[in-house]
Amino acid sequence: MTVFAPLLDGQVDEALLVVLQRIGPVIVPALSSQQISGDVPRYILLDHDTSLNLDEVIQKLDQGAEKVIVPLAWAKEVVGVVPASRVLLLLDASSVSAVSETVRNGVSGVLLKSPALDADFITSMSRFFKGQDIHVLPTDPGAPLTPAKIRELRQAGAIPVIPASQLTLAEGAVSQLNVGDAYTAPLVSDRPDGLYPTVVSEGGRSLGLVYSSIASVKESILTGKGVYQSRKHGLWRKGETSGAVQDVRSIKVDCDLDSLEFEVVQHGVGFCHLNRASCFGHNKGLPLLERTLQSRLAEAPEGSYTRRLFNDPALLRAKIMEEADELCRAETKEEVAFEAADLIYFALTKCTAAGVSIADIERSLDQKAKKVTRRPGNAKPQWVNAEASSSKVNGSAPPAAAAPKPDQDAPIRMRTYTLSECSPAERARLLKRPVLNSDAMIAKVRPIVDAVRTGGDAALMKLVAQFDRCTVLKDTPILRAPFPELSDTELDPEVRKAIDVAYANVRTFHAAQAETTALRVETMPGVVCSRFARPIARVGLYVPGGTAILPSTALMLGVPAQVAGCQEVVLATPPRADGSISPEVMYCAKLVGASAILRAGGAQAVAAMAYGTETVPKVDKIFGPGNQWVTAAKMLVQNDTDALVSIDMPAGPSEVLVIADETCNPAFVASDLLSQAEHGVDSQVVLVAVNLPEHTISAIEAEVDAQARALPRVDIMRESIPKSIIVKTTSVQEAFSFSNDYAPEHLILHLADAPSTVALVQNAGSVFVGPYSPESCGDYASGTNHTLPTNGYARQFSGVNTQSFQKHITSQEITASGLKNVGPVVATLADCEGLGAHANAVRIRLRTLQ
Ligand SMILES: NC(=O)c1ccc[n+]([C@@H]2O[C@H](COP(=O)([O-])OP(=O)(O)OC[C@H]3O[C@@H](n4cnc5c(N)ncnc54)[C@H](O)[C@@H]3O)[C@@H](O)[C@H]2O)c1
Ligand SMILES: N[C@H](CO)Cc1c[nH]c[nH+]1
Repeated sequence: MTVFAPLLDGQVDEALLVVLQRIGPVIVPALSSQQISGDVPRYILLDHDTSLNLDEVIQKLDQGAEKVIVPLAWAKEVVGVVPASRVLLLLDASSVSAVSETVRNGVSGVLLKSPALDADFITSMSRFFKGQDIHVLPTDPGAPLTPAKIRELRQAGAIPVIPASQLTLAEGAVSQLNVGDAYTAPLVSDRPDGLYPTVVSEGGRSLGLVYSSIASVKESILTGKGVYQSRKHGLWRKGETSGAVQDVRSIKVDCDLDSLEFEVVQHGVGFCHLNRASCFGHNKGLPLLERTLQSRLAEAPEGSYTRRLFNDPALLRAKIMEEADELCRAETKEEVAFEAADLIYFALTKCTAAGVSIADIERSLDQKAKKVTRRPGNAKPQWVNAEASSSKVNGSAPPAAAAPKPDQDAPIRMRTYTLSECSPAERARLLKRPVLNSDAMIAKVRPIVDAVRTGGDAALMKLVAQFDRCTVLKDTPILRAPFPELSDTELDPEVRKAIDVAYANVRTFHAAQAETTALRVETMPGVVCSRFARPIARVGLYVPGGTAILPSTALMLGVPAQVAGCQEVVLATPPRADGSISPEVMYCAKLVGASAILRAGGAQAVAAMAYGTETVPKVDKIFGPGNQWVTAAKMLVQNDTDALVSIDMPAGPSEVLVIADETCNPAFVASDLLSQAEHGVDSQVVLVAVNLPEHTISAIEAEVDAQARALPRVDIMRESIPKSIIVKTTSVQEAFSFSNDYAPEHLILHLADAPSTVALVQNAGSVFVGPYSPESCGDYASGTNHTLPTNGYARQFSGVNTQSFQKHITSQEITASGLKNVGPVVATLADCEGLGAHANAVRIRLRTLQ
């Protein structure tokens, strides 16, 4: 709070005005033409002769005045319209008795004009205006305020109002009061050395604790520089030797007038003698980010990401829009914090580039907080429409083009990082996928899974109507084999032929994987151990059908099930609105010998296959990729022992990592990246550049942009590509180390001697070697499986293969002589574990062989 409130009566000398603004709030008559800076706290005084109307009063508050001081005659008009916290009542001492309770409760204090300023009078006023601010303006021209009177008024609980005409900066003036003397008059020290503890802060954050003396406070008020009192060295002009000077923005006293707060702008290395911003440790959070951005603006190397952001307003704009959109979509506390941090980073980059500091932003916030007139707060039409299209109606699945459209003109561009410049935390972030937190997804799918588990077919069909948008299914979503033949009008003969070739290649590769003979090993003479494979009897194959129909996935799951010899093969896929499924998927289902087709998608399909319903057969293992709803449901049901079901792996949004050196063809590289980026907005593609010259990176970026724009799913790529990254490395080893940590679903090697580098691969779902092995071939027809672990699970999971549809059983056959060999070992170990029955089962036989 302030010691006294200066009243700007008449035109105030510029030097005095600057000083008064430091110790404000200042009281400005409504009709004054005095210019004061926008962020200085000010009260507007409406005297009896003021001709403003109520709208103009409100306008003054909207423009940033802290309070208006209104005469009693005005009070009826203002009270109830303007918040009480923004109104002071202007009163002559003689009219106190005319103040009604309504008026008293509708203001936050009073400014009393009175010739009599004794403590008893103030005390009686304090009782009447209990808990409110009492300002007093002496009106006896013959008795101007003195330091002693100021002290007395403050001790009585009132804030003196001193006309500027009675104040001066000069020392020893007779007819005027020195500002420093007036300010320091009521200070009381509770310390033996007579000093005042002083908190120094910047932007609301403490920089340190120091001490002030009357002399240092007076000098600070006068010069506007940080001046304190060192307990060892006397008057301490902060920064005098180090250069780390301070501009004082405001000086305040605490409620009992024995300590001070200086709000400063700190220059140089910081406040602390250890060259830190604060004596309480290094900056964190926003101040740290601000400092980092300011130093990057000054010296970020050309080509660094931050430099790119500063130099490329279109990229920065796109990032701000993207992060704002992601924040809007975030749901859990963690997601909201994560996305808000990203948005603030890019927003602050924009501010830094424009020379705007956090303090400027805070000033603007404070200014806005002072507005009395509230705007309706409606969004601009273009955002209202975007919001409507992205919100879910009654929890149903969002329409395909859910997101607000990213800027069509913005370049379609990945983010670039130089691995050697990344901190361990940044590197760890680069390894993460842009998928939702799995706990949050599991919490979302649980009610869907529970509904199907307990509600069977009826619940399932309701969910199909809600989330798969097919409302015509009546009794069951199941179609049983044999499935109808498809005419050439239903299935394009070219497509049929292509499916046949793909089927043959995939079958050849997967048949070769089938384990048909048992493994047999004699570990000791007469002790034969073996292992043989058996098909898993009942399997569920999830074939995605959200943003694209994937008959190829029906082949990739159905062929190994077929060659493994599974008996019940349930193929689930989201139905079309008329309840049918695509003829291409139907044809694949026929080829692979599926026994049933479940016309359902998402979590509800997974739940139906895991638990079974009246008509959906329960399966023992669920296979297949899918979006986050499918993947989360698979993870949920495999943990439920009641379901007794396992899953192949978490196979979520598609991804590819391309390692390229200068021998690469930029157009090929870009095409490979885009081939996975088109799967979904949550797909991520990564280019790991090995010593790629800038012009090659630019050529790849240009190809990504140009090829994407010419492709039909450009809208998806506009969202997935900005979530994707280019990681610059300086060696093949560094590139593979990153790739192995990332554990991509697909790994493509555009390297000089690509085949020799396969030896460096530790983690990947499937590898594509050399410039003529596009990933698309593995997706459709070369023979390998395309259902592969994503999200880093290639560290511990294999892609789907024939053995995924088999389980292994071990057996042993021991002859009498074999038991003589191994039996004593077994009995000894059983004794050691105290399991007598185990030992007995051996010894009882050995005795018969003696
Ligand atoms: N890893 C692999 O091997 C592999 C292979 C092929 C495809 N994929 C991936 O599979 C995914 C396929 O996703 P998709 O969306 O196209 O098809 P999908 O069939 O996996 O999902 C569509 C279904 O999700 C459900 N759903 C969507 N939004 C919902 C919501 N808000 N609430 C409840 N349920 C909702 C609906 O039931 C909808 O029918 C893509 O991410 C693709 O990259 C991965
Ligand atoms: N690339 C996907 C695996 O992530 C599979 C696929 C299906 N169709 C085209 N591609």
